[in-house]
Amino acid sequence: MAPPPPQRKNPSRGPAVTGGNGRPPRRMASRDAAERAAFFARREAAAVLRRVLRGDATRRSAGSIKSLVYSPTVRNKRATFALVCQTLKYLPILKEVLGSSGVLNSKWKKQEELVVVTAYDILFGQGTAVSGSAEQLILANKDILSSALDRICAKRNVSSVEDLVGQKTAVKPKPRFLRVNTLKTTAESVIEELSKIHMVYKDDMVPDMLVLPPGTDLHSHPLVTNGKVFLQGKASCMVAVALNPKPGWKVIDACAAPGNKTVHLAALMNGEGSIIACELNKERAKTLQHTVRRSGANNIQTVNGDFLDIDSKDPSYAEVRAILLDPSCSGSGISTERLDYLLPSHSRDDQDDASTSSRVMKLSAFQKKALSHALSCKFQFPQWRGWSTAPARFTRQRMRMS
Ligand SMILES: C[S@@+](CC[C@H](N)C(=O)[O-])C[C@H]1O[C@@H](n2cnc3c(N)ncnc32)[C@H](O)[C@@H]1O
Repeated sequence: MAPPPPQRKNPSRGPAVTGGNGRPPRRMASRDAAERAAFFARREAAAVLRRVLRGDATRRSAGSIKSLVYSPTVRNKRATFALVCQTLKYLPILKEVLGSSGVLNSKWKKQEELVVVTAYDILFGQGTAVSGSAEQLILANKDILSSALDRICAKRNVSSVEDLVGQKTAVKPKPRFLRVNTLKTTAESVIEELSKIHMVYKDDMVPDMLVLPPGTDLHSHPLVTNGKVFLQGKASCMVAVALNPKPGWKVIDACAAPGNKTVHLAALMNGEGSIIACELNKERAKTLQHTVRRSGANNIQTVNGDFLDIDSKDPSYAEVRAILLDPSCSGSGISTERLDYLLPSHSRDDQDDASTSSRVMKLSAFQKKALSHALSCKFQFPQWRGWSTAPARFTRQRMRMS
């Protein structure tokens, strides 16, 4: 998205009312840095929210909230993440307020996510926006929306909006885990750097994993942006460790994007040997490539294709010694970490409805297919092993094959 154009010379023509289409407004009344940042964050948040809600409604998730926000295309990650989470938290009440006040007319219905994010920001958040057409819409209707909100609170017999949304936020905070990328640095040097401002200690189970207090935000820290550390959860880090690949091995990462386990394998292999990282989805394959570049590993070949099409008799796979298989899953076992509890489907009483079951059945069928394909791969190398993670809806399984 291009930045807003330079400040106009004659501000007396009144405030600009464009920007609802995702483009910056032509005439902004005020363009200080904070407002520009907020303007863009609302649009980036709206785009993420659209994908999250569509994925939730169709049960075809394009990725977790975090992975969508922290994809390379989102610039203001911190503000966008906060806006998406907060808007989701307030979503039912925002929809009710916008619906009952008639603000969400047919014109704005097409940009519902932007209206909802903007309404959150102006009614409940930090938003002091004056530019952008969605902002103008909410500001012009602020009194009507506030009255609608008061009526809803009165009807539900609560004194504040917080009482209406409070239940959803009761989640125990988790520590911030990170993995040191030993291709670029050492755990000791990262500890030295981070301990200047954070409490940090080594995990007692996973090598090169560090633990920081819950809520520590390192997303834009230079250690993260330059690939010296990866913000990777503890369970995710256990997989490559369990596979235990040796330097010089040839390994397949069957379902690789966003690539956290791929680059972990590369670090454990000391950058020696080779990894074939296979990813079916074109967009996610780009994210995988970005992760690989950030890691500094030069022994990873990324392949945008179907793991099921890999023919183990092909000579290029002859020396494969291990397969890491981490197929798409329902996320049911990791919903809190994935922030799925914020999604509309989580609060509906439909966790076991037909569409959920059918989605889980499809995922389960793919997991079985992928696992049997991995097991059927008869590489020339006499000994090989693989690690498969296959979380199912009701039983989260981790299967070790040997
Ligand atoms: C759970 S994610 C993998 C996470 C990854 N291992 C990591 O730690 O960063 C599963 C990935 O498998 C991909 N995928 C699904 N079916 C596939 C197939 N048939 N071949 C290759 N990749 C596939 C999905 O697009 C998704 O990116």
